[in-house]
Amino acid sequence: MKKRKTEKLLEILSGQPVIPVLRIDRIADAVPLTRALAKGGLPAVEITLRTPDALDAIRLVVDEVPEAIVGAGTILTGKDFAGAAVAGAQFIVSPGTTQELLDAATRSEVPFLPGAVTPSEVMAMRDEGYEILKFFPAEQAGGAAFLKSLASPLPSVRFCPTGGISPKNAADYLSLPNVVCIGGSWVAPDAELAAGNWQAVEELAREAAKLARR
Ligand SMILES: O=C(O)C(=O)C[C@H](O)[C@H](O)COP(=O)(O)O
Repeated sequence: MKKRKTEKLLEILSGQPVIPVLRIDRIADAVPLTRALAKGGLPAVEITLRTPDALDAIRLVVDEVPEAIVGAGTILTGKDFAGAAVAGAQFIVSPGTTQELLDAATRSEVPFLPGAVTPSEVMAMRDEGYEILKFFPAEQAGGAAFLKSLASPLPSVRFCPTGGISPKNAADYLSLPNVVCIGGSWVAPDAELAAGNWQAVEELAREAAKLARR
């Protein structure tokens, strides 16, 4: 089953260069926001469990925005994992990894993108059968140069770096052979969300969707 889940995850993540990382404070924003992102060319999104309504937002988008591919992020516990899966998340992302999360992922049909940074963490995930990993916090942990160095000893592992990535440094990551896609919140700025400026979000998504991968 792990192989099938990995294939599914790869299909989602390789479908677009940038996965928007969303913090939804107002549930009413969930549908117009994800619609605007999909319209701009970024249907796959990560809705983070950082706000009280995040699970409801996931449920709502799954029901009302069929063109969206909804992931759940900031998953820290087995309970978070199970809740996100029940809400309908199509992939699940965690900033790091714990045994509890690995166990929850094994029990679930939903593909898991676990976080890892150091060579030892990456090797531990590889031993668990995970070869597509989140690399967070990307810029602070050493950036594209660090990630590039991991490719030589660990060529089978590919990453979705997030944290501190913007249009300024996106190309540094997307040009690496071991990067599947990047994640970032810049396509959904707080100010545009607060103003309900969905046209601006759509434009940011359109620009991000044009970023070239290697
Ligand atoms: O907590 C998680 O599970 C995350 O997903 C972390 C986020 O990916 C980054 O916080 C996004 O970073 P910025 O683009 O710099 O805002």
